[in-house]
Amino acid sequence: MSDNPTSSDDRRLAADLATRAGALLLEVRAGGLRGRELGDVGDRRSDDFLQAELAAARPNDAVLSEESADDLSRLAAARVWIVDPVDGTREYGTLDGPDGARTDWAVHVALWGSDDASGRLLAGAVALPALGVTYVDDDAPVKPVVGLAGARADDRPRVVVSGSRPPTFSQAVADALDGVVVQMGSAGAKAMAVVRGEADAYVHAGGQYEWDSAAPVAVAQAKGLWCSRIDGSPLVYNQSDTYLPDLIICRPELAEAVLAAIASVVPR
Ligand SMILES: Nc1ncnc2c1ncn2[C@@H]1O[C@H](COP(=O)(O)O)[C@@H](OP(=O)(O)O)[C@H]1O
Ligand SMILES: [Mg+2]
Repeated sequence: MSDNPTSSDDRRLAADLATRAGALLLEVRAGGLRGRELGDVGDRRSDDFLQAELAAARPNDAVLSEESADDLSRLAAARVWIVDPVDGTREYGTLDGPDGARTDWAVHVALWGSDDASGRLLAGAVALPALGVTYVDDDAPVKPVVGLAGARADDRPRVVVSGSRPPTFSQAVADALDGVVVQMGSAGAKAMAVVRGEADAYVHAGGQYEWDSAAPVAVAQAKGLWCSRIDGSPLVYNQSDTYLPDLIICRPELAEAVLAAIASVVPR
């Protein structure tokens, strides 16, 4: 492997690792475990796989993972992989939902680099293993898949939010767009629903970490979507405190209305 990988090498690696971790997670999921135990084993197996592959393919890069200790050596690194081995662990462990095994869970692999003042996301891939698709940070059109939010009953905008921790302003945002709220698990699954055009905005507040949004934001930005904090400021990665509690990912023409709706109900 070259010492100086090109951005397309990094994107290919991100996609390959997210896809292969997803295949491993499907195998683990077929092994008889369920619920929290399945989530724990999936988290650990996927993290072990990603850590080993990244150490082999990019020995000079640092890694920040939800499932591994953070010794902060990444703060001095020029390149940091930010990974979430299973995003939507609760949904991954749910085999007996109303429609059978849940499909709203993801694997996130992003690369952050310090090639400008505050650093930026250089590559990202989000695998949705239960749907058999992996999205990357290119500007290629995305293929429709049988999506997570179901077919649209009408053309009202859809605002996707957490199934378990929806923000208090969910309905205010939907009302401002004359749209509807749709609940779904996993930050990656929700962001990719917007990427596919199956939803129009994903809003979140109240808690999240860098690994929950880095890869989804890398993909969404490359597809031309608006990505920011809920006050409109940029999402900044590889910080000493990885808490990054809120975000908006939406069609760019909706950003002003979404920001205004949130500002009207969230005190600054
Ligand atoms: N209030 C909160 N505090 C901390 N993490 C949160 C959170 N709300 C959502 N998250 C995290 O964001 C991801 C998507 O959540 P949700 O499905 O509710 O939208 C989940 O990641 P993990 O499954 O990787 O832990 C979840 O843990
Ligand atoms: Mg997560």
